[in-house]
Amino acid sequence: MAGFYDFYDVAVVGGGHAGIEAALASARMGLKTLLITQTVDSISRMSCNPSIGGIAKGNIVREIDALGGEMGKLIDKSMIQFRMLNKSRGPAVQAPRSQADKLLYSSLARQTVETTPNLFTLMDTVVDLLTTESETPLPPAESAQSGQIPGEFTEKDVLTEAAKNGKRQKITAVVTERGRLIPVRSVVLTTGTFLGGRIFIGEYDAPCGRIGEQAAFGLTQSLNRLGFTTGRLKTGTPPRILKHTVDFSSLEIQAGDDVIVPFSFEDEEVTRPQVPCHLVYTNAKTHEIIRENIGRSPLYSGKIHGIGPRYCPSIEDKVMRFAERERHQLFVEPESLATDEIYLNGLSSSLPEEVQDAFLRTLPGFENCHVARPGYAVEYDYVEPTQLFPSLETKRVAGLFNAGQINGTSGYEEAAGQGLVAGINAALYARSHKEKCGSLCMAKSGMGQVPASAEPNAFAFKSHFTLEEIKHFAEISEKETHAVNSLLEDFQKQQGNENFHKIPEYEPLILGRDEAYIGVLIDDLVTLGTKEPYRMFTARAEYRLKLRHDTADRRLAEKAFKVGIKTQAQFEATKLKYQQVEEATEILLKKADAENPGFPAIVWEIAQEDAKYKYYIEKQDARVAKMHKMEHFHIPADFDYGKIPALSGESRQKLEAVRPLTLGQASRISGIRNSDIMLLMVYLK
Ligand SMILES: Cc1cc2nc3c(=O)[nH]c(=O)nc-3n(C[C@H](O)[C@H](O)[C@H](O)COP(=O)(O)OP(=O)(O)OC[C@H]3O[C@@H](n4cnc5c(N)ncnc54)[C@H](O)[C@@H]3O)c2cc1C
Ligand SMILES: NC(=O)c1ccc[n+]([C@@H]2O[C@H](COP(=O)([O-])OP(=O)(O)OC[C@H]3O[C@@H](n4cnc5c(N)ncnc54)[C@H](O)[C@@H]3O)[C@@H](O)[C@H]2O)c1
Repeated sequence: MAGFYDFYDVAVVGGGHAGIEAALASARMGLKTLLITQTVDSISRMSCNPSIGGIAKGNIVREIDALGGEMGKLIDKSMIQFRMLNKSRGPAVQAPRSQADKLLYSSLARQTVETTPNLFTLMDTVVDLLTTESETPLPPAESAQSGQIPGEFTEKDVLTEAAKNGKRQKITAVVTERGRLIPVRSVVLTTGTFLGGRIFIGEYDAPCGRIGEQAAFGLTQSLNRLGFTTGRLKTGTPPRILKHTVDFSSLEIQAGDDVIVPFSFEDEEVTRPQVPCHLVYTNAKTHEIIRENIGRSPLYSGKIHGIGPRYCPSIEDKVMRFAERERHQLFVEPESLATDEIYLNGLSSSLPEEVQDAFLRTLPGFENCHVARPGYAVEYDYVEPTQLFPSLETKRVAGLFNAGQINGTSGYEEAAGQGLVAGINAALYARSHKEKCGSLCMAKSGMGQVPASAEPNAFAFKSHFTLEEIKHFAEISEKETHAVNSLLEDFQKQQGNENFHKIPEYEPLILGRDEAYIGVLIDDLVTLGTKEPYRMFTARAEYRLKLRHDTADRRLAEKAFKVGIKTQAQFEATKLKYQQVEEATEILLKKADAENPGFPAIVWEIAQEDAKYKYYIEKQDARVAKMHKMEHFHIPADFDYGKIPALSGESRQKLEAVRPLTLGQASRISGIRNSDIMLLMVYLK
């Protein structure tokens, strides 16, 4: 049986965009890593649009690359059209965007994952997380969001003892649906739209994570048992059409740029076949069909309770909410060079299939189109993100990290950025755990009470549990927890290590709002929380002049080197590049139209932007320096807000709910006023 109950430093649950970044980062940092995903055939699958990048998202991809992640390299190898968006506007809002051959993208990702040393894949579904109680108290009022989240589970009876005792827990093992019990040091959850997933197309609805793929059940109940607040969100996707059934002759062609800027700082150039996109518009007839059938949309009939993405509305939402608009622009995008499917960007819908067919055929060129996959909506569970530290580690459970759509975000890039940070921090935690807590050992055969079986009267995971079934699951979980924890604790004691219940300390990687869009994203999530799918915009970043896509390596290379994901040689090369940029900027500041005396083209281009915006950048730097003083002023995790009598009850509750780590983070909690921050400063000094 050796191997079946093996143990790992880091387990990553889910092989989507967040999951592969987390797993690759951890393995590259030298930790023995297991990527457990429902099916390895869908690693890094693009659920929706076949593109990577775009406004603000493109910057995130370049940051991922600078920090040692994979997304930039994958898209450089699989792109089929490139455009620099906002070329006519300032550098702060320009962004690269590429159409992807989504099949190639996914298979390249799988190949990278499967061939990376220290990284192992396992096709299974994680149903439970086992923890032990630690000696550290839980930050008080940790889940004050309770009672405000749509679809929230509030049963307190089934909580673990540690959750009831108000102690922080510490992850010890994961359990899979087929009954594997795997001891681990840390875990990253990246479950996307699959937890409790449900698909909606008109009157049809069924359990589903993504069309044709099973939803994942059990883990949400496990998270609730550990004391986490979960809620429901929704997202949607357009229909896919077979290209040969569309007449392209009347459609406007949208070609890509001639110059391709690679996403990866390590790719000097990208040479790939380029194919065009097309433009088409909805019309009065399209809108009429949608309006006539709006009552059959699950969004409008009240079947869907989860909140959908505000900034990427379905076509039924656009037609109903913006009734004055006569037409909506759609992009017709190829999905892959190897298939005939095309994607209609802007036409997300969950109306019945016959209605989708009817309104599609009102589009010029689409009169005889064949829908190969209907548009649909998916509703899924997410974990309210104010329950996380800025490292993406959960406050309740040490060693447990969440990343991607499970945190309430939407988008491949947002997911990947979080996955990378969570993976790096899970690896740093595991490193420290290894040092402080000693070795792990395998669980023994027969310890697992799951497997779930489909046999009558056997315990089975399903979309709706009765309270009795949830309690039964809790009993199984208690037994497994006891068995695996005793084994691990005894094993460590035999080696003279008494730290089983202690949480190992480590210095996490936390990105500032002035350092990366990924920093803005995570700070927004953990400070403000979200009750609707969150996506990134340039407007969310107050220091966007510093967050240009072309200088992500300047901001992040040193951090990547320090955590051990990039080599010294890679860091030195970036240092040298920016020394040259400084020299070139000096020349340009003296003479704005100077000729390039021989610097590499990219160095000269960055210097030109730096010189042109020097005054604004300096002003922004001064603001950053001022903010930094306050930003980094540390607030102890157990700070007693009750000892500030002048603090209003509402502000105290909010501060206790989020438990900000710094004054900067405190100042961004919605509803916290400058006067509250002044008060805090007095008491913290
Ligand atoms: C219908 C739809 C439309 C969308 N539209 C867009 C869009 O147009 N553009 C965009 O940018 N984003 C879109 N999104 C969102 C985008 O797909 C996600 O934001 C992104 O894929 C999230 O990445 P992730 O890694 O968090 O999760 P996912 O990519 O969803 O990956 C999660 C992975 O985890 C696995 N998994 C889940 N639970 C378990 C478990 N318990 N055990 C083992 N494995 C598990 C799943 O099988 C899956 O492989 C859409 C999503 C859907 C479903
Ligand atoms: N369906 C969902 O639930 C959901 C949720 C979140 C995001 N999304 C998707 O996320 C993606 C990213 O959103 P976005 O609107 O910022 O990105 P985008 O890259 O699709 O669009 C950004 C801008 O790029 C331009 N653009 C779009 N498609 C283009 C094309 N084919 N060729 C050239 N230029 C094009 C447009 O001017 C657009 O305003 C979208 O495709 C959207 O469908 C979907």
